[in-house]
Parts: sequence; C-alpha cells; structure tokens
Amino acid sequence: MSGHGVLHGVGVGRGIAVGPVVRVEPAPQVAPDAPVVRDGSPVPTEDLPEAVGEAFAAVAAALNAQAARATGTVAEVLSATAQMADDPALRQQVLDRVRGGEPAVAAVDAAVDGFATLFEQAGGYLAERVTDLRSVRDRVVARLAGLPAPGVPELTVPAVVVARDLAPADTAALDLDRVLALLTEEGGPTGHTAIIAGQNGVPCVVRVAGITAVAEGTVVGVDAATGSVVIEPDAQVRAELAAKADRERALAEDTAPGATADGHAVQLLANIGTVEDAERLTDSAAEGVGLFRTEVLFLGRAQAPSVQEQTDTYARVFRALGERKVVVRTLDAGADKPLAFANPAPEENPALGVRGYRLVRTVPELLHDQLTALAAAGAETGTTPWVMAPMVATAAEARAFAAAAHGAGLRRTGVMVEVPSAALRARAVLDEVDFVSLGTNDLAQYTMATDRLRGELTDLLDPWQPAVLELVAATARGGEQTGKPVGVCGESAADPLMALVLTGLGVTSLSMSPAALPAVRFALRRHTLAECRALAELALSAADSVSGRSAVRAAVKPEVSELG
Ligand SMILES: C=C(OP(=O)(O)O)C(=O)O
Ligand SMILES: [Mg+2]
Repeated sequence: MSGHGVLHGVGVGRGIAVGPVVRVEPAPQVAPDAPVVRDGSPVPTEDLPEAVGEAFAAVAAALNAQAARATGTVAEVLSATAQMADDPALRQQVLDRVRGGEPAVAAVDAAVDGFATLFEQAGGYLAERVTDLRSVRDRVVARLAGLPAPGVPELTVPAVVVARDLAPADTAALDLDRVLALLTEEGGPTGHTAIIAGQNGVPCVVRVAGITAVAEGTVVGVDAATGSVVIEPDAQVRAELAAKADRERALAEDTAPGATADGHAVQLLANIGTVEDAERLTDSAAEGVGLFRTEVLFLGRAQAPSVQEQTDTYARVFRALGERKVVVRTLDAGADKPLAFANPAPEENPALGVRGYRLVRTVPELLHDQLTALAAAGAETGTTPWVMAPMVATAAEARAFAAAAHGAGLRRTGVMVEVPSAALRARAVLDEVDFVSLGTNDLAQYTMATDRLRGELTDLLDPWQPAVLELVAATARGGEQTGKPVGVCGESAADPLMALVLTGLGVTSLSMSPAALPAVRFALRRHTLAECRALAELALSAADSVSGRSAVRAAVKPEVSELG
C-alpha cells in the first residue's frame, strides 16, 4: 500500500476506515512555576486569583456543554467531571494558596493532591472519583498554561481518534457514532478499550508506533485486519480500501448458520456489553450471544445497580435476542476492570487476586443479586439464559457457582475457562456445569505469565502460543468426554485462521465482535472438519506462535489466507 507512509500496529477484529485524525491530547507537562497565560500574554500577579477562578469556571462550563450534547454513559461521565471542576471547596483552596504567593500551577497540583489523598483514604465511591479529579486538574492546568484542553475531544465530524492510550473512562466519554476508527500508540489488543471498540464495530489498531506524531486533521486509511495505517492515502490506496470494504460487505451476505464445508456445525455468536449492542444484533446473522459482559452496566457507578435495574436491563437484552441463545457472564470486576464497590482495597497483584467469581468471598451479595435479577429477567421474558462465572479455577468453585445459580432459579450454568488449572481439569469442571467457554485473553495471560495490559509483551500474549493451544485442546477433550459444549469467547475467535484451528481442536462455538463474524463464517465454509483438524495439528506442533500461524496460513485455501 502506498501513501505518505504506512504505520503498523496490532489490528483488533476487522474493519476499514478513511478519515481525518482527531487527537486525544495527553495530560499537559507543565512546570509547577510555569507562568499563567491569557490571550498569549502572561497574567500579572494581581490578576492571578481571577484567572484561576476563570479557568475552573471555563473547564466546568465546557464539560457541562459537552455533557448536554451527549447521552447515556458519555453524558454521565462528563457531568460527573464538570461537578468536580465546580466544587467550591477545591477552588477555594487553590485561591487561598495563590493569594498566599504560590505559583498557580503548583497551587492547583497541591490542592488536587490533597483532595485525592483524602478520597483515596475514604475509599469506595470517593476513591473512584480520583480519576475525575485528576482530569479536572489536567484541564485547568492546560487552560492556565494556554495549552489545548486535554482528554477526549468533542467530535463534530466523523473522525479517526488517535491517543497514546485510553482509559476505560476516556473510551466511555467518546461518541462512538462519530468515531471512524480508534488508533493507539500503546495499549494491548485485549485491553478494555480495544474490546469496547470491537463490540461497537469501530475498527481499532493498537500499538501503532509513531501514530501520536501524526498531525491533527491528517487523513489516514485504516485496515484493522492487517493492522496497517496509511498516512494520506492516494487515490489508488483509497480504491483498494474501498474494494476491500466491499468484499467484507459481500462476505456478510452469507447468513447461514456457522458450519464447516462438510456440515459440521460451529455456532457463531456475538460478544456484547450493553442493551444497545444487543439491539444492534436484530438484523445480524449471529446465532446468539456467546458473551454478555455485564460489568459494563456496573462501570463508573458508586454502587451496584439495584436488582430491579439489573432485571430491566437483562430483560431488554433477552427481548432483543428473542429465541436466540444468550450466554450471560456474571460480574467480572477486578484487575483490568476495577470497580470501587467491588475492589475497595488496592491489591499488589490484582490479576491474581480477588477478581471475577472470587468476589463471592468478599462481596457475596453482588453475585446473589445478579443471579436473582437474571432469573427474574428470564421469567419475565420467557427465556432460559445460559449463565456463566468468570475466573473459575477449580471444579469446587464450578459446583458452588452452579448451586448458587440453581438456587436462584437459573437452569443452564457454565463457567469460563481462563485459568490453566480449569483447562487441565476441564472434565472435572464440566461434571459440575452444563458448558464452558474459553476466555483466551485471560488464558493467554495466565498461561504465559504476561500482563494483558502490557502491550509491549503482545508476542508472549499471542493466543497462537502452542502452550495456550494445548490448554484449549485439553478443555475441548473435557467437552468430548462429557458431551458438553465448549465455546471460545476471547478475541482469538475473531481471527479466521485461528477459528479453523479452534474448530479442529474440538471447540463447538465461537463468539466474537459482530464485525468479525462474516470472515470467520466464510473461512469455516471453505474447510472440512478433517482439514481443520490437520490445521490444529500444525499449530500445536509449531515451535512458536509466529511459525504456527504462518504454517496454518500457508495451508489454508488461498481465498482464506487473503483475508489478512
Ligand atoms: C473473554 C474474556 O474475558 P475478558 O476479556 O472480558 O476478560 C477473556 O478473558 O478471554
Ligand atoms: Mg477474561
């Protein structure tokens, strides 16, 4: 591909976009004694208190205006931050310090640090608001120093959003309807930002070296399947991208259930996080939902939503899916998805701590209320949800979860296999529940002892690592021995080549971001089960992840290897 240069990163799912870059400005690097600037000139000392007051007021007004134009979670995140900027106690402390002769930026930093410490000590709801406080700090300091406002910009036209990395709160504040693509310099392909982008059908490429140096307004062409970003694509590149987008649309015309060339059924399902995601599936060929990440409903809250609110939300999802299967995952808080009310105390190793199903040890009412709400929503809509727990390590945990779910009136129970111990003991786990679903994002993290949020270790986190595939194979064997379904709902299911390997290993359903379904369906349709088994053998016997993927790529039908 040509243009004024091509940058490469790790693509998430599939999708193509061409559009102008809008940058998420990073937190300003401003010295504590930097001068306060207004209209390009330094503000005299006697006017500093007025300038500081004006900076806080302007930040609050801008956030409120942005909130008023937004809806849902975006509006909530923005107005919570606006309230902080309007807080009289915070402003007073800064003004007192400035009147006492402290430089303005140092005064803002000191007052914010003081409040942040108090909030952190108070824990719970207040601790969660430290992020809002820091974001107010960054905006006020930027304004005082005469720099552009940091954080997520308001999008007036559809654009390609570029950031160093995005926190879940930043992503929540994005108006995804206007985001053509999301590009980050850092971050990892299984981080929450990438996942939210994937679920909303937004093409996303992470770890794009050099992308933050691209100027605002530059037009870029993004191809998530190949992880490439063309700077100022010429007419030929634009035509190639448009043709590729057309091919993707043509693939989507096949809406028959997932199956290999010889008719071996592999259910093709969608990953969702919200009611809106479920509603978008109305016209999709997805055979159902293989992973409903319920924590999105809990994110950014001071307290867990009530049983009634949860029931209403789950019922809306079940109604949107009608007769189709819905696999709901109970709250997976902790580690990469922290929630103040579920994880109040900081942990040294949160990924190895009290997260996922383990929360039942510390806040059992969370699981109890959620199961109650799921059962009520099932009864209200006449559906039988499949309900599974995340981060289960032992058969005993699977048994306890199934008992709790049955006690609440739920009939179909399962667990995620994300920890090597559960994969190695898959048969014993499956003796306790009706199904399992492999979370390959976490399974790779725990198998390879590699933090999934450390983007620079992506090579180790690769689901093509033969060790990870061995554990998938062990889990699938457990499924064959017990005659129970074994799905995959990690990001790896979205890779058409990997989908063939997973099928060959004995996986019975694949769940992914909806945009990835057509290519996976196409790949399956072009290979028999025996061919998938041979591909699985190639991947398992490879020396490493890179040679495994290349060997599989060289062995598949050419029209599938061309998918990228
Ligand atoms: C599907 C998974 O769960 P999450 O990405 O939400 O942790 C996984 O770990 O693969
Ligand atoms: Mg997981």
